Amino acid sequence: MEQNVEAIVQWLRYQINETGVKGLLVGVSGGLDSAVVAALIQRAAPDNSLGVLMPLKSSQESIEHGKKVIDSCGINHLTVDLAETHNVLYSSIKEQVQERNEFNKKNDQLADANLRARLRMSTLYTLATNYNYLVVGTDNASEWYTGYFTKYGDGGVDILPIVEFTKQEVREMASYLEVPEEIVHKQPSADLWEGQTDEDEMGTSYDTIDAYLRGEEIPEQDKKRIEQMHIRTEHKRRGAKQFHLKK
Ligand SMILES: Nc1ncnc2c1ncn2[C@@H]1O[C@H](COP(=O)(O)OP(=O)(O)OC[C@H]2O[C@@H]([n+]3cccc(C(=O)O)c3)[C@H](O)[C@@H]2O)[C@@H](O)[C@H]1O
Ligand SMILES: Nc1ncnc2c1ncn2[C@@H]1O[C@H](COP(=O)(O)OP(=O)(O)OP(=O)(O)O)[C@@H](O)[C@H]1O
Ligand SMILES: [Mg+2]
Repeated sequence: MEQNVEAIVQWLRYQINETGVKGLLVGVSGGLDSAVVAALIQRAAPDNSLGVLMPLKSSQESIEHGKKVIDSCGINHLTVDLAETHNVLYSSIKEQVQERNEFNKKNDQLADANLRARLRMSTLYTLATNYNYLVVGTDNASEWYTGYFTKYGDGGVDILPIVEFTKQEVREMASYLEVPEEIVHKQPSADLWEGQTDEDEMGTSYDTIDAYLRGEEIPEQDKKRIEQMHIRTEHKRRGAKQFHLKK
């Protein structure tokens, strides 16, 4: 793990130099992936890195874990509470579609959740502009392959330092980086609604996705599910489709 960590830290420094920015920032949720990325950017740019806590009706546990991540890696940080902003914006959008009798109740929770992720992205880019920093993403190989992220939400970032590493490898990196134990071992969650866990929503486990990515045999049903998620989310890993007539 030491070699991987060193290679990522060097790569992050290279990104700063190559792009001419001053530093790096990341949203810190209290989960594993952002804990690792926060520790990595703090190593790469100790005086020019920022962890951003963005609670949005978050559980007490997530808030406490977010603070623990900040304390354990010693990264400079600030907090932007998005609960009220989210409520005002989502209610006003919802009211309009309800008045038109066009409200899609089936997708209500998903629309609400994706708006949370996109408000966080907007907050991070506002801070990135202010500080002249890059927005660092937290997607790992398992999330990237399955497209388990919000397009232009938590997927809307400048650089992806841990995208080649499976969830298991990120966990090992976390232990090496001395991320607090309870964060290393807790259930991954997007925290977008009460009780949400990644594995329930995806219908398979990270261990199974990781095994698939290593080229190992996995049950046929999981294989089908992973491949279906991969194909359906191809558009998220590409840029916007462009119309070309002139060339
Ligand atoms: N074929 C296609 N070509 C081009 N664009 C296409 C498209 N199909 C849909 N789209 C567009 O993409 C949109 C759907 O994608 P998207 O908005 O991402 O939404 P979607 O994939 O439906 O939902 C995001 C998923 O990621 C999960 N998530 C989000 C955030 C964080 C985390 C976490 O782990 O922390 C997990 C969340 O729980 C949910 O399951 C559509 O509304 C449409 O605009
Ligand atoms: N409350 C929050 N405050 C700041 N950033 C957040 C918050 N919630 C989500 N994010 C950002 O969105 C990213 C995606 O969330 P995701 O759940 O995939 O990662 P994680 O919470 O770091 O790890 P895990 O997958 O183990 O829960 C986070 O890594 C973080 O950058
Ligand atoms: Mg999480």
